[in-house]
Amino acid sequence: MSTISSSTFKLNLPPSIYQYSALRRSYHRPTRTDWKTTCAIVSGSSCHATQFDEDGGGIGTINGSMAAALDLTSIDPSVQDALTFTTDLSPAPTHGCELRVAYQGVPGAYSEAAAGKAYPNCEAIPCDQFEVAFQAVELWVADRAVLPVENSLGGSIHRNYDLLLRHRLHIVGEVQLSVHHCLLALPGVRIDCLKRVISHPQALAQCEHTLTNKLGINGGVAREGVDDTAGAAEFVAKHGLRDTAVIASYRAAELYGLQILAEGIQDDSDNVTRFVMLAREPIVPRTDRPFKTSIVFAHDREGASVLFKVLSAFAFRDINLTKIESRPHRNKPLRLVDDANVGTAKRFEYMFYADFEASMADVRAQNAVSEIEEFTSFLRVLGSYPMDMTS
Ligand SMILES: O=C(O)C(=O)C[C@]1(C(=O)O)C=C[C@@H](O)C=C1
Repeated sequence: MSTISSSTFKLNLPPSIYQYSALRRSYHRPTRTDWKTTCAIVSGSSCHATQFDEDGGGIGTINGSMAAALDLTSIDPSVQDALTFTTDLSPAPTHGCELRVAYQGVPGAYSEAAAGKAYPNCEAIPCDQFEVAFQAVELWVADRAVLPVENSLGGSIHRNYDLLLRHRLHIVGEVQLSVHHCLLALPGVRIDCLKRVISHPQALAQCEHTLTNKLGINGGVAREGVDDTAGAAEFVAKHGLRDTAVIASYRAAELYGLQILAEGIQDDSDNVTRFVMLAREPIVPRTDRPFKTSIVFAHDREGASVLFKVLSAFAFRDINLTKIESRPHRNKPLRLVDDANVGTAKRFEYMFYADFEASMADVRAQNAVSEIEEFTSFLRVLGSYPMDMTS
């Protein structure tokens, strides 16, 4: 048995299930004859997870050598018994039911609703940061992560594009969720008593016009960004804040006992956020239903001609490009270019993210991607997945 990876990270999981527990899940690798096992030791909000190559059967209790590798001796002796015997022996889930889906936020967040729309019978696992949701999937604590990537009013959620590149998860699906915001406060609080409105920065941006012009909540009332909408509702309820309102969902009002001061306060009634679902393995692309493919690429030649060639690779094959977005290249931020007689110019380097409406099983998409690979310095297919066709 050899260790593949080992790391410790912070989780925000329901304490009743995970406080002082040890998860051991073994999976048969689809393309190989051996097994991979993840052991995750969770203590409070901290998780230590290790992945092993393991020969032999995949389901069982933590064995002696795993226990030694995980250094169970460093954990409080009073919980050691629980650690060794509280094992999750469930086999890898196959279809939508009982899939564990990690999302950023607490119950009542829109990301939780997106997880439920994508996988109706899933167990949604709250995480305090997007990065933790990625790690939960990488370390086999969750089977999928759900990630908001763009909103019809606020545009792209750039940080999440950067995370897609930094991690090696695959996009396996998308959902578009109508986001109807409510203004919430403790029961009895009036709009004219407010000193502060708190929410996720995207949610604040999606409601700014309505807050100021329709509800009369002007610049004298501070706006404060927090990690997620439902977390803001929980915070106000928990601390009994009577001068603070929250922008969050109807469900968050119910869960945290807040009253609804105003409903449908998003500046556009068709406010939609697009989420992508991430998994450790890509899905097998198909051609019997509409698929979308997401790619990211970079190039080290002059900008306009390369971009023109990329666009033509799709246009000549009649493939519809639904999105193209550039982000500064983190690892290679600048390129030095000799400008004749003048000196050396510094140009920003970019990564380009593009979505197109075709499956990687479609020969037109395969040819377009191979052509683009010829004149780009880097290209990765982030995923090829069924398009959300729901209204
Ligand atoms: O805070 C939440 O409830 C989220 O799910 C996050 C998020 C986002 O990141 O854009 C998702 C949907 C809405 O657009 C507002 C906030």
